[in-house]
Parts: sequence; C-alpha cells; structure tokens
Amino acid sequence: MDDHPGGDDVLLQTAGKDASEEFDDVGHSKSAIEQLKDFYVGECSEVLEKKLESVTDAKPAAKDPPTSTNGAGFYSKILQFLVPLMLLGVAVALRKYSKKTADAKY
Ligand code: HEM
Repeated sequence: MDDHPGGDDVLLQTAGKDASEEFDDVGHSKSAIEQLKDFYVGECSEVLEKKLESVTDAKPAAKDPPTSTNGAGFYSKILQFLVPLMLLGVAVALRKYSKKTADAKY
C-alpha cells in the first residue's frame, strides 16, 4: 500500500470491493496493468460485495435476529423470572409449615 504511487487512501476507499471501475477510471499505465499479475486478488462476487457493504454501512443488518428471542438468551430470561418466584414460594410454604407445627405444640 505504501508503494502505490496513487497513495494508500484511494486503495482504502475501495478496500473489500470490486475496484475494477476505479482502476480503469484512473487510466493506469501499461506497466501498472502489468503489475496486476502480482496484485490481482480475484473476482468479487455480488453476494460477497453485498455482505461487505452491510458490514461497512453504519446501519445494522435487518436480517440479524434480535438477541432476546434466540436460544439461550430466551431461556435465561425465563429463568431470571422463575427462580425468584420459586424461592418466594418455598419461603411462604416453609413459613406456613413452621407456623402450623408451632401452633400444634401449644
Ligand atoms: C493492484 C492494483 C493497482 C496497481 C498495481 C496500481 C498501480 C499504480 C501505478 C504503477 C501508478 C503510477 C501511475 C501509472 O503508472 O499508471 C498508480 C497511480 C494511481 N493509482 Fe493505482 N494501482 C492499483 C490500484 C488502484 C486503485 C484500485 C485505485 C483507485 C481506487 C488507484 C488509483 C490510482 C491513482 C489515483 C493514481 C495516481 C494517478 C496520477 O497521479 O495520475 N490505483 N497506480
């Protein structure tokens, strides 16, 4: 990147995308085109391009499911509610039982 005569900022602007159009627009010399033999990474598929766009965009991807409704997150939320409720039930039952046995003594 440091060795690119056009600077690294132009390369960073197209990083992760198909930069063919930008490369052609500059009107790179024959020797620059020949250097593609060493630096050409490959064809960028449309799917990969879209994915990378969604990552670089500030807005979150709409297809990501909300964390609260998936798998472990959902069950831990239910447990967070049920465990204190069960403890409360046990405490009330113990209190009733101990009161009953105390009454029976006298
Ligand atoms: C592996 C890919 C690339 C190689 C090997 C390469 C190579 C070169 C070389 C050798 C030059 C010097 C001028 C010339 O000989 O044409 C140059 C200039 C330049 N390159 Fe690239 N380049 C690549 C990709 C890109 C891309 C993707 C962009 C734009 C997004 C870009 C933008 C520029 C610009 C703006 C200049 C300066 C042109 C000028 O001052 O007239 N290059 N590049």
